[in-house]
Amino acid sequence: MTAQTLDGAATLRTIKAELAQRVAVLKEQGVVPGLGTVLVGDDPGSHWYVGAKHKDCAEIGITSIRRDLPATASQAEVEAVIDELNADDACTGFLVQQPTGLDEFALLSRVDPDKDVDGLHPTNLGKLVLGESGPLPCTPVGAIELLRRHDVEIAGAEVVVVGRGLTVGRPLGLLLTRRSENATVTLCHTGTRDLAAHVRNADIVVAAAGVPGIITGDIVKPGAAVLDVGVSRVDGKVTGDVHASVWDVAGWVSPNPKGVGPMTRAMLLSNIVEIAEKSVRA
Ligand SMILES: Nc1nc2c(c(=O)[nH]1)N[C@@H](CN(C=O)c1ccc(C(=O)N[C@@H](CCC(=O)O)C(=O)O)cc1)CN2
Repeated sequence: MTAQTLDGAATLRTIKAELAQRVAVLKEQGVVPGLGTVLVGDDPGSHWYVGAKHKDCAEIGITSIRRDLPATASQAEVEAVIDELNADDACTGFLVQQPTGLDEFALLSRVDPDKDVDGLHPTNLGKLVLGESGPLPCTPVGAIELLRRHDVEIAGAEVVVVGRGLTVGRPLGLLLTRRSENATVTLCHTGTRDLAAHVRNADIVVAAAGVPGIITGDIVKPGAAVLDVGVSRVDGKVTGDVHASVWDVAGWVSPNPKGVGPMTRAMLLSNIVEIAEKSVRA
């Protein structure tokens, strides 16, 4: 048996086409959405991600405001750029690309929560906990959207999330246990005693540990959906958490690259468009 592909790259193309139509409607109403990014330093991965985000925006009619700062930039200098984007009416929303090497909680907290296209501001994470509407974190909501668009049943599923990081694991657990998703979630981490026992029981596995090949075919339930969110660079190549042997056992696998990564970008675009549409309704 070979698993079917949860194709994030193709799904990103579909979502971009849908969003391009909504951007066109916004423009007819006199609103041009704009994405701002703040990038600190020379990390090649971060430069690629930011470049890809602006290319996506250009393709669907969203304007770009790019602020690239040197690795020597101080906390105060980055905060001054955040203040500038908070005040810029041409900037619908913006993000600070991680990692920055600075106090990221302080940077995130300084972003106007109404412009937080990453959905990671403490106010917006609080809204997620409370079940209130607001921008949602891009990678976890992208993982859910990838499952939905491939008709993988989430309601009632036993989901094992491996990794408790702030950008993926923790918010994903909150999202999947909302009434609208109705999954049962087990959040595994480095303190989990028997990871294999949990994974064997899962209908859906989301691997976001950043440990190459940690999920192997022998611990996956036949037919399960396995999402590979972990990103490690081995010899400069993107390497995920899911071992190749999983493809012979699972029903669905998201490859890495071309799985959840592109969905992160799709959900970022969706957050920008939603904030712009909200401004029209206000
Ligand atoms: N402010 C943020 N910083 C970071 C986030 C985030 O959501 N907000 N997440 C990650 C990086 N990330 C988004 O910024 C991201 C990850 C992956 C992809 C992507 O499209 N990946 C491609 C392949 C990329 C490659 O070859 O290197 C894929 O998976 O096919 C886009 C964005 C950390 N920082």
